Amino acid sequence: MEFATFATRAATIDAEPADLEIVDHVRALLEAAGEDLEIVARFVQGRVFPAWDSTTLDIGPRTCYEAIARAAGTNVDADDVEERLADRGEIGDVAASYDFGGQQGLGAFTGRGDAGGDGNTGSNGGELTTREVAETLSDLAAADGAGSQDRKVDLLFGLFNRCSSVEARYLSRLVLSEMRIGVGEGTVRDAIAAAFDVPDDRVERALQVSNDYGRVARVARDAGLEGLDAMDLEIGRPVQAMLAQAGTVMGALKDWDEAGVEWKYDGARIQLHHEPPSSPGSNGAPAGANDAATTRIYSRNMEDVTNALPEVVEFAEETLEQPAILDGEVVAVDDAGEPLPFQEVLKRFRRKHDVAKAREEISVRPVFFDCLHAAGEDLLSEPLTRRHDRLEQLLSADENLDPAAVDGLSLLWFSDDPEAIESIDAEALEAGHEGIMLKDPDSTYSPGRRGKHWRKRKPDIETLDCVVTGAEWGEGRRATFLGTFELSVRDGDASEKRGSARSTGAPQHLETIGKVATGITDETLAELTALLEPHIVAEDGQDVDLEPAVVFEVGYEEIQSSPTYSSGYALRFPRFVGVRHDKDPAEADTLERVQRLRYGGRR
Ligand SMILES: Nc1ncnc2c1ncn2[C@@H]1O[C@H](COP(=O)(O)OP(=O)(O)OP(=O)(O)O)[C@@H](O)[C@H]1O
Repeated sequence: MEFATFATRAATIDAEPADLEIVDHVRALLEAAGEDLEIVARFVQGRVFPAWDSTTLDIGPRTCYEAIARAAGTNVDADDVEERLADRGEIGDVAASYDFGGQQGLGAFTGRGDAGGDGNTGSNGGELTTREVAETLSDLAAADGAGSQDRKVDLLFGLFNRCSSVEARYLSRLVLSEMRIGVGEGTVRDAIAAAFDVPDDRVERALQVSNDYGRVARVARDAGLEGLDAMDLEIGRPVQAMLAQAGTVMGALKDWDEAGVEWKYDGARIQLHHEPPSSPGSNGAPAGANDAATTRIYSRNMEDVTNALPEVVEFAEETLEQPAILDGEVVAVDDAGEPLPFQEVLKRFRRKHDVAKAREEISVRPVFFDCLHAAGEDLLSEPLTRRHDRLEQLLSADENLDPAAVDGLSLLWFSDDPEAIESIDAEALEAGHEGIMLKDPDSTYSPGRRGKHWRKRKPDIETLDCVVTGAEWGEGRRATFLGTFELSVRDGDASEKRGSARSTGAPQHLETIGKVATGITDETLAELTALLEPHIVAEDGQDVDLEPAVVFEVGYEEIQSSPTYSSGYALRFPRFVGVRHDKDPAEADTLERVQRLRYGGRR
């Protein structure tokens, strides 16, 4: 397809506000693309390479300005281009404002590296095609090492020098990843379905497994529905990660019979693609086809991060005996294997140099929570429960092994009981993780989707200031700390209530509303113990009564009616936020506020 045809249609789409019309224009473009269909399906989205391919052009804006300036004439330089950009605000507009094509004598490149050839360098070099643009941009992406920046400018210049105004507009936007003509992934999906008469849900599935709009368009055209349905995941081609929405335990339990609950690891997302050395029967490969294991690791944006994470490669090589695509998190750990904060994993994650040295300083380990492909079988449309079973089988050679002992496996619990989920949350925090994830056990894996099937439990927005009226001495290494703090709120009219907090001599009546034990580090526990110990008025075994003196700010997920506490209410998932040193108990929150929060919306 001539690049001018593409650019003219792109301009029409750019000016079109109606979504349906845009789909129709993209359909027409795909139908007319001929041999260049794959390229056109990518270009129209502003992509040069397939979505799974992390190759980048690696062109800074300045390189592009220089190429534009050179094609625009001897009296234009990159600064002029930049000035026009400041004026016009958009690179396409700037590129379209120059008159290109008069620089035959200056450049010896057509963009395909045929320097010194037939002198085909100017606008007289014939019509530019989308294929020529794609191939030149691939050469440009491959340019590496000394002199590569000059080579990139040369190649780009060769292209701009053959551009009309409308071509220059869309070439510059393509090169700088600023296409922005309103064509999203859904538009291309619908256009492929309309152009080649295939159902859009099947196009969608093919897109999910291949992550390649160009290829899906070609298969839809050349092999129809059958071809699309035959497209599968491929080891070495990352798919988009399934994402989570913010949610609550109570919300999840309303929507699902029971919730899948996992620890939320505080690391970086990884997708592991592993192919063991081939043996007869593995993935249908003939013996000896692949003598060494192949392991690739991709980040959430499908960047290849394999070289930065040798521990993960070693883990895969030692553990996996079947071809697999696994979804998980890589976490930084200390010498005892305890998780370190997220910032630490970042020091390792995209590192390109001195990996061995960085590894000596910070270790990482993978934890996998999902399985997209196992031993030749794609699992995207299987329920979470089955995918997790397959994951466990892949990671554990011994099926009788307790899942908790399986290295690299994220445990998945199922529960419809908020108390049980609360204790998983407490354990997760205690073990140094971020909290919990809630997952619909029946849900399929939807690449790139931020649906309701995965929910990340977010810290609470609403907080209450509660008086600390009791506590318990801890156990084991925490025996010298007070923990599990009893919380109370003020009640202005205690005579009507059923009882009162254990504390007496309070400035006001206090009613218990819950206990908080989670979200508190050892360091903070030591500080809190020092703060509260002088206020102990009675002790009974591990339990202590405290005179009302200290106010905690506490987050929670929900307020519930409950017979357990004297206020008649309980906080679900209470979390310690901090000490309100600026408040004394007489200024703590009241039962009336609790009732308003419970019944009258959050105020
Ligand atoms: N058990 C788990 N299941 C799924 N994701 C997990 C799990 N543990 C940790 N995660 C991480 O949690 C991320 C989602 O939550 P979070 O909000 O913290 O991520 P984010 O990148 O900050 O935000 P967002 O995904 O909303 O852009 C996942 O992408 C994954 O990296």
